Amino acid sequence: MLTGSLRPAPGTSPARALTIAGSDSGGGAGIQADLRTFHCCGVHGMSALTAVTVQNSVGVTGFHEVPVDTVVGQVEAVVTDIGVDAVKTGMLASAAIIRAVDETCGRLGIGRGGRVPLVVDPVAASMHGDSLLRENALDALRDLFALATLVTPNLDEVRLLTGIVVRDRAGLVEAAKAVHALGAEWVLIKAGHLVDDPDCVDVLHGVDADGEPVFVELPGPRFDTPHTHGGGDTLASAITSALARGAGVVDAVRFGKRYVVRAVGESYPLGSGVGPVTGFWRLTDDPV
Ligand SMILES: Nc1ncnc2c1ncn2[C@@H]1O[C@H](COP(=O)(O)OP(=O)(O)O)[C@@H](O)[C@H]1O
Ligand SMILES: Cc1ncc(COP(=O)(O)O)c(N)n1
Repeated sequence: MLTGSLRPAPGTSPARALTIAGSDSGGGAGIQADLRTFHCCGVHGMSALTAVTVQNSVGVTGFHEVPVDTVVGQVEAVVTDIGVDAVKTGMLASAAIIRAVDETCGRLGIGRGGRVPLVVDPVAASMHGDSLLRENALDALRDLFALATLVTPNLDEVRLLTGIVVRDRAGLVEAAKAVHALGAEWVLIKAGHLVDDPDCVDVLHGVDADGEPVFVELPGPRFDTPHTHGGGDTLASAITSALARGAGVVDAVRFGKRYVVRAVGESYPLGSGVGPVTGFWRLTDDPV
């Protein structure tokens, strides 16, 4: 469990989390969702921008990659001065950026074998189906899993990474095993796209200290709303926040699921397409 107040005591430094991800100009997903979630979870958020997308509520019409040196420079700048307690990756855009992030994180003690947990959200496309990853980048993304404390694919990403088409809950377990075999310590298969399942049961899979396989089902209600933009980013960022605050993976994922259920439950319409999930429910009505 996460214990204690989520709000750091005045004057004390909060836990620190870094997102390595793309910008969503519409503000629903990407780095904007990550920083918002870190803040709402009482964590100081930092960002290494990988790409600028041209995006709104109806789709992504293009993106521009940040030069590899600048991506690496951002990570090094914050880690060597401010320090970091957990790292999350989102849209990494190209094989060159993925390989550079892999090398940089490994060198700085981020990810498996290091001090700092690494959550890899293997973003390949937006929910509108627009690509956010160059075509030849899948091998690099799979290779990055070896460094990941946790990977969090949705069902489209499961199909891209493993070829498995998930149709039911049994398929989620099969997918979890197949993605785990790619090398991550833990895998969370997100069931948002399993629209016939009324309960949205995500499945977490890893191996315990005795080498025994662990499967944890994370049920949540399925809300009847189209407005789920940024749901995956928000879930992974909430998990990263909990890890930054010292939680173990299973507790961090349980926290993230509770957080995203509230965030989807109170999502709102925006523009003429798909609206975002939100952390507004964390706000109080205290007068300023
Ligand atoms: N309509 C919904 N109601 C409740 N939870 C949802 C809904 N859609 C997605 N979720 C949850 O939001 C999180 C993100 O899931 P998903 O939509 O599969 O990922 P992504 O945003 O990466 O495509 C998961 O925990 C999933 O179960
Ligand atoms: C920059 C960026 N990163 C991630 C997503 C995925 O979010 P979603 O699946 O809700 O479209 C996105 N649309 N844009």
